Amino acid sequence: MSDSPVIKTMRVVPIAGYDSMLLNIGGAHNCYFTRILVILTDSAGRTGVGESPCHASTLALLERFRPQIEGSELLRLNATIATLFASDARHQQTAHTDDIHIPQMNPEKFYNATAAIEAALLDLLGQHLNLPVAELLASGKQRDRVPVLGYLFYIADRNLTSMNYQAGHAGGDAWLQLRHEKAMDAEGVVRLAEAAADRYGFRDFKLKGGVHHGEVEVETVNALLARFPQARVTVDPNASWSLDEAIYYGKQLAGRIPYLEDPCGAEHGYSGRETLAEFRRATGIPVATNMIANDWRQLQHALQLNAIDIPLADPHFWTMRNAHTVAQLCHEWGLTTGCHSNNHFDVSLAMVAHLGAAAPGDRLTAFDTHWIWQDGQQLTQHAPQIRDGYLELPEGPGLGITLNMERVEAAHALYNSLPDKNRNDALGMQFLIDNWSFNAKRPAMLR
Ligand SMILES: O=C([O-])[C@@H](O)[C@@H](O)[C@H](O)[C@@H](O)C(=O)[O-]
Ligand SMILES: [Mg+2]
Repeated sequence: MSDSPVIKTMRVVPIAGYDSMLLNIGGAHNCYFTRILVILTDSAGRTGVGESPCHASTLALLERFRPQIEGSELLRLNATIATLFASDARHQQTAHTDDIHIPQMNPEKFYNATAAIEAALLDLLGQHLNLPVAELLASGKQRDRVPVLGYLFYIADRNLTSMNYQAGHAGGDAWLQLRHEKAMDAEGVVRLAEAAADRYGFRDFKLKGGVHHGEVEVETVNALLARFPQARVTVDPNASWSLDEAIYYGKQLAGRIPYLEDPCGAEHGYSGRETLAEFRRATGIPVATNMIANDWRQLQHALQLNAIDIPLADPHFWTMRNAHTVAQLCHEWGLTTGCHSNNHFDVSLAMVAHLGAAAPGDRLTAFDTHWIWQDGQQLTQHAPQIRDGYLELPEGPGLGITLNMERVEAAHALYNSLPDKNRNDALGMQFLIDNWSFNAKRPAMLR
C-alpha cells in the first residue's frame, strides 16, 4: 500500500521503582510506585516507547489493543488511534453486558493505555521523519526547554514502618539525602525546597497539601515565600478544603500566589466545578485543576461555569496530542497551559518535555513533574535534564531517548516481585494512624 514502516511487535512492560513516604490526601506513597512501558518495534528496525500509570485494568486494555497495533502502518497513526477511540465508544455501550471477557471500561484507564501507545507511535514517527515529537504536534516546536516546578511534599517518617523505603546517600547532594527523610512541618519543607532549588534551579514550587490542617499548610506556603521571595509558590490540597475554608485561606494568600490548585470540590449537592467557580469569584485567585476537567466534556462544563484558569492537561490522562490541543485552546481562549504529574520514569519526562516544547504562546505555568523524587532511577541511556528550573528537550528525533534495557528488565523484575501492584496509599498511612481510611474531605493526618 504505502512505504510506511509497519509495527511489528508491541511489548507491554509493567515496571516498578522506589519512592519516598510522600503524603497526600490519599495517604502515604508506598515505597514502590508502578508504571507501564509500551515498547513498539517497526519493520525499519526502530524502537518507540511510551509510558503510563500502571493498573491491572490498563494492562488488560493494552492486551486488548494489541491486534489493532501490531501489523498497523506507522504513517496511519491517526487511523490507528481513532480505532482505539472507536473501541472505547463501543465498549461503553456494552459495559453492562455479562461478557466477562471484556474488561469494564474505565475512561481514565482507557486514556492511560491509549496515551502510552500514542507516545510510542509518535516516537517511531519522529524517528522515521528525523524530527522531534514536538515538531509533530500541531503547533510545532516552540521552545527548547520547559519551565517546571519543584513539587514539594510533607514526608512521613519511614522508620515508623516495616516497608522497604530507601535511605538517602549521606555526604552527597543534599536533595538526594533529604528526599528520604522526615519533613512534616514548614521548616522541613523549606529545607527540601532549598535542596531542590540548589540541584535543579527551581523558581516555582508547589506544595502537595491535603495532609495537615489548612492553617498549617498556609503557614508552610508563607515560610516558602519568606525564604524564596521571588519564587512562585502554590499549594494543592486536592479539594480537601470546604468552599468556605478555601475562600478563607485563599484571601490570606491572595496577591502572593500565582494560582491555587483544586482548593475545594463537590459539597452539599454542588459539583466541584460549581464550587471552584464560586471560589474564583470570591477571591479573584486563578484556579488550576487536575480533578474536574480531565476530558472534553468535563472541560466544557468547567469553562462554561468560568470555574478554572489552568487546565493541567496531563498527557497520560489525555494523550500527548489531545493535551497539545488543550494547550492550543488555552492559547486561543486566554487560559494558561499547565501539566499535572504523578510519580514517573524518564520516558514520561520526555513525553512532558515534548508536550511543553510544543505548547503555543507564552501563558505557560511551570509544569508539574514528580521526577525529582525518582531522579537516579532512569530507564534511558540519558534522562532528560532539569537545569535552572527548566526541563530541557532531549536532542534527537522522536522522543530523543534510548531505553537502557538492562534497567528496564530490572524495573520489570521489581514489579513482578511486588505483592501489591496497584497504587494504594492507605497501606503506608496505617503505620501512622491505626485503621486509617481515605476521606476526600479530611486532610490525611486529621483523624
Ligand atoms: O503524587 C501525589 O501524591 C499526588 O497527590 C498525585 O497523586 C496527584 O494526582 C497530583 O499530583 C495532583 O496534582 O493532584
Ligand atoms: Mg492536583
